Amino acid sequence: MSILCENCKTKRAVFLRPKNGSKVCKECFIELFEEEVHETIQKFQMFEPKEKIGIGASGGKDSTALIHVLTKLKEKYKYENDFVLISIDEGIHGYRDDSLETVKRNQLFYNLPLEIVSFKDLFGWSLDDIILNLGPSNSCSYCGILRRQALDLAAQKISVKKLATGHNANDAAETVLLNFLRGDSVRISRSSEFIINDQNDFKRCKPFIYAYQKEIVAYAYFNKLDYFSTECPYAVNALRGKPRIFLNDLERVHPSGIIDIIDSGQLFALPDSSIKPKIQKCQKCGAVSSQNLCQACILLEKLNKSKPKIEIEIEKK
Ligand SMILES: Nc1ncnc2c1ncn2[C@@H]1O[C@H](COP(=O)(O)OP(=O)(O)OP(=O)(O)O)[C@@H](O)[C@H]1O
Repeated sequence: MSILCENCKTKRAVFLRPKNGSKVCKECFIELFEEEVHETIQKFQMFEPKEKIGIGASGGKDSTALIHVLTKLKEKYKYENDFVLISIDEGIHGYRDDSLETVKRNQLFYNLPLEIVSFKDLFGWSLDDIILNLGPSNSCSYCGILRRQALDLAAQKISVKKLATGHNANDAAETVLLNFLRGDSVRISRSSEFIINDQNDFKRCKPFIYAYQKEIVAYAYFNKLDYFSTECPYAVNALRGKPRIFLNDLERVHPSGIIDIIDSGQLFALPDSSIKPKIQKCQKCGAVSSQNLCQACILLEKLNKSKPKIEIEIEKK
């Protein structure tokens, strides 16, 4: 016997929403999902009128779904914003090169400008070269540090004041738990922020912060979106996998747990006068940093110091 959609009460329910357990038809789910994203954008005033918004486009399901939702919301609610896709090519052979092809297809489909910048051009190192040199154990940290920097530089290059990323509720809850595991009290509240103000003139925002991973997958499936689904070959090394497994279990027995963790992270926000590090500019590149040198410059110094050694070793062979 088929069950009726709890929202429209006419069509057959085809999806059980992990977020709240409601049973809905495809059409209602798509509409509810989009309305919720619109509410998040409005509630946290993520986009100012006339502002050009960058969308971090990796080719994966989250950012592809984000491009689709924002394009629809712009049409429906007459957002006065232009969108531009920004992609970072980290230099991961057999992975990022393929996912960038997906981004290029979507660029044509949605008729949006696309800016691609690579680690190699910006920093002189591809991620594959970095891993070859420093080993795979911290690959996700190295990649995260440089990707953040690369996104900032690309956004500045094309004068984008806001950068929207596809980070979802599960990502945010995972990051809160990860920072607990690392004892990083400063970053606990930051991981669940809806808008991150890195510099006075540049902000990152997360329109999917309340969207569950499984709902994004369903949204992408129902809309037949063209996305790249292969896992990054270096992801196996990430500590992030541990809280992810825990959160998948938690979601089954206590669906609101994901949002509860995000909200708990917010409650850990440190008052300005406490141990919150003073924000300053990196002495080398000028990026916002909590130390004299930003993490990207520290990493690049370490890599560049090891360069002559590699070249001598290659010559010997
Ligand atoms: N190489 C990249 N270029 C541009 N933006 C990126 C890139 N990698 C990640 N992002 C942005 O950061 C968000 C979170 O990235 P993460 O690596 O956690 O991947 P994810 O959760 O699998 O997302 P997606 O499904 O969009 O790849 C992405 O949704 C995207 O907006």
